Amino acid sequence: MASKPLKTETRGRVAILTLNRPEALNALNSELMNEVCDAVAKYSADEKIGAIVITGSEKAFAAGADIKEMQDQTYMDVFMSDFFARWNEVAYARKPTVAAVAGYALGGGCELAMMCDFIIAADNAKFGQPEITLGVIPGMGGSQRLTRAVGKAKAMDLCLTGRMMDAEEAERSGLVSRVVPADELLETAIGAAEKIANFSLPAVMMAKESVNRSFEVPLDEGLRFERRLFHSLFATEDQKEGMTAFVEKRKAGFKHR
Ligand SMILES: CC(C)=CC(=O)SCCNC(=O)CCNC(=O)[C@H](O)C(C)(C)COP(=O)(O)OP(=O)(O)OC[C@H]1O[C@@H](n2cnc3c(N)ncnc32)[C@H](O)[C@@H]1OP(=O)(O)O
Repeated sequence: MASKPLKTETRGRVAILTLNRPEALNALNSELMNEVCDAVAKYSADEKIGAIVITGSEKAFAAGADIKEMQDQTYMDVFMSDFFARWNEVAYARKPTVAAVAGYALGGGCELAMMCDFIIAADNAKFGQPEITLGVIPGMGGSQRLTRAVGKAKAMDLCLTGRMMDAEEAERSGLVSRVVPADELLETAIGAAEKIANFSLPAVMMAKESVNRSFEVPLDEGLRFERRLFHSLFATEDQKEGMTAFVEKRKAGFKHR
């Protein structure tokens, strides 16, 4: 029996989604990405889950969208199905998402990682947008999210030359938040996700929404948005608990409400 292209498990309040198409370096086909989107939606709606980790194998997070699936598609096929549109749902998850990237994160693989809230990279990670070598351009956000993450010069370089950048360059450029030895990657990512998941969930969700809003609105509007969310958190039990715990010099026990 063929193994499932996505493995899912939970550890405490963390859901771990592992891309599992080793024979194709986790190339993202429709079946796999539908499973990823379904799992993200399921865990986002699960009140027992506070954060989601998406990872791959040590050789490849994902070597891109599945070229063999795309090869014979026509303009009508991709336009009428709005190919890739659903895959963007990962970026709209309301719960925090962490990409744990080892090995290749190319094309759609890099784009999937960038849909997550932040990327922790193994020291063997390689990022790139090589679509230009296939006669196309990024289609899952590469030219947009990469540019916001690393700036025009680096994004142009990667999208136009198709070259890969290593983990050290990716960290220096602001694409990844930290680089760790490959054998510590998953535990580091799960540790970060556990830490987030144990904070007040409404506060975490609002922090995520507020940071994301900064990409979409002028500064004044973003500042007002942040302030209104901040005000609203004073209606939560967790704000009382968090501040009281600090004053009483004890650890806060958040109830996520
Ligand atoms: C078009 C848009 C919008 C998005 C995209 O993401 S396009 C894809 C972008 N990615 C790429 O162009 C990378 C393609 N892969 C490679 O260049 C190489 O596989 C590699 C450099 C990542 C690794 O090379 P290596 O020699 O170590 O491994 P391979 O023998 O080449 O690959 C093993 C196995 O995986 C299949 N594979 C790899 N990537 C893909 C992919 N993106 N789609 C489909 N299949 C992929 C590869 O064909 C091989 O399988 P077979 O031996 O059965 O052919």
